[in-house]
Amino acid sequence: MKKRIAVLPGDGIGPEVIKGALQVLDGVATRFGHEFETIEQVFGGAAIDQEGTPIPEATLKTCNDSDAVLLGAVGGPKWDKGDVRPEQGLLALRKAMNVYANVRPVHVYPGLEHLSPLKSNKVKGADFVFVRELTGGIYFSEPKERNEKRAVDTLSYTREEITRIVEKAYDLASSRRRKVTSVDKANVLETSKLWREVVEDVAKKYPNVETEHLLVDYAAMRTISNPTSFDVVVTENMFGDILSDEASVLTGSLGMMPSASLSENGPGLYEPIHGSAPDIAGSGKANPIGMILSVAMMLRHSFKLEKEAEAVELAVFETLQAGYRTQDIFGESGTLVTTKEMVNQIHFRMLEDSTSATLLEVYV
Ligand SMILES: NC(=O)C1=CN([C@@H]2O[C@H](COP(=O)(O)OP(=O)(O)OC[C@H]3O[C@@H](n4cnc5c(N)ncnc54)[C@H](O)[C@@H]3O)[C@@H](O)[C@H]2O)C=CC1
Ligand SMILES: CC(C)CC(=O)C(=O)O
Ligand SMILES: [Mg+2]
Repeated sequence: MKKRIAVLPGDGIGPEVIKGALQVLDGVATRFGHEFETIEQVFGGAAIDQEGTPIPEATLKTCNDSDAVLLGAVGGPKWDKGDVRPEQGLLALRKAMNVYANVRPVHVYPGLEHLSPLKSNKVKGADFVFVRELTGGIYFSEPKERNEKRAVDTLSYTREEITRIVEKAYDLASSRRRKVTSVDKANVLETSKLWREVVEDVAKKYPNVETEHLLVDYAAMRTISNPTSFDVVVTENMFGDILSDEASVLTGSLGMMPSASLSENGPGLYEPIHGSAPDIAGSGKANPIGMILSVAMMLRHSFKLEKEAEAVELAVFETLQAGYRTQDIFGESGTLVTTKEMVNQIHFRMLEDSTSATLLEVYV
């Protein structure tokens, strides 16, 4: 099978984790006999420097013409004061690709539970998924303006935008533990009142799925006090952005979490949930696992290569079981490795036809 993949390394640790992802993808190609054509394009701050815009036309065209897009991360202090920011390019790309459904699995690997500041017994076995609305809400709605005296952001959602993301969440929950937790702020926000109404409507079509509504402030608390009570958590753009970073604490590090951003029929966009981490860029400390697990999500969701996706996840699992740790997940024991060494360990296991697949709890 030949697939075409647009690759956008971006800024900071983006190029470092992308390099690791491509090495593992190469391992998949070798082991399973696939051909992946990768086309690298400039994006984010690097594109501002080179072309004056974070999302050059050629980059967008390559993404739209590909079967999937792999993205590292964008942004950094260098561009913080400029008129155009790298993050605008990311939002524009998500909108242009219409990837409205951002799926962010929270999976706690055995042996990493103690890294969270929470009690290990609360964290152990936590395995849930955020379904975050990605192309609407306060990051996109107009008017959006600022002058010396006043600044305005607008939060707007249509019934249609809410319905399609909520349906995605119920479909996913139907294939998992059949529970949807919808997070809103319906005691205050009009958009949240509409959100809750739509959830109630959609829920009627899924009688086998349990529905729960939480206000976002309590949801933030529940994320760390009782994460095993979640299966699928569906929420709007900004709440999902914030809650998923919070949830990464359960997994041991922001560097552990992958994501898939999906449209109805077009290519998917796959990126770790973290940013460009300027504080550790170039130091070999970046954890490549969130990016590598995003490759697994691409294999599964865009290419329907389930066996291959599981092989990548298994290689990550076995590497962690063998005790290899980047700085962010290094506790009292284990072998401290650089980004490159971690990638090599995962790549090496990727090439093996392992028999311990049953040990792995498979990702969605
Ligand atoms: N999708 C994207 O491209 C995103 C971009 N950003 C941008 O990234 C820049 C930095 O933002 P921050 O708020 O610092 O968030 P960040 O996610 O880049 O970093 C937060 C903290 O987590 C650590 N971290 C993140 N990823 C890691 C990894 N893979 N391995 C080990 N440690 C990791 C960083 O070192 C830092 O201490 C900003 O310009 C921001 O706008 C932020 C979030 C998402
Ligand atoms: C530009 C930001 C909205 C990116 C981000 O923090 C995210 O999607 O998680
Ligand atoms: Mg974020």
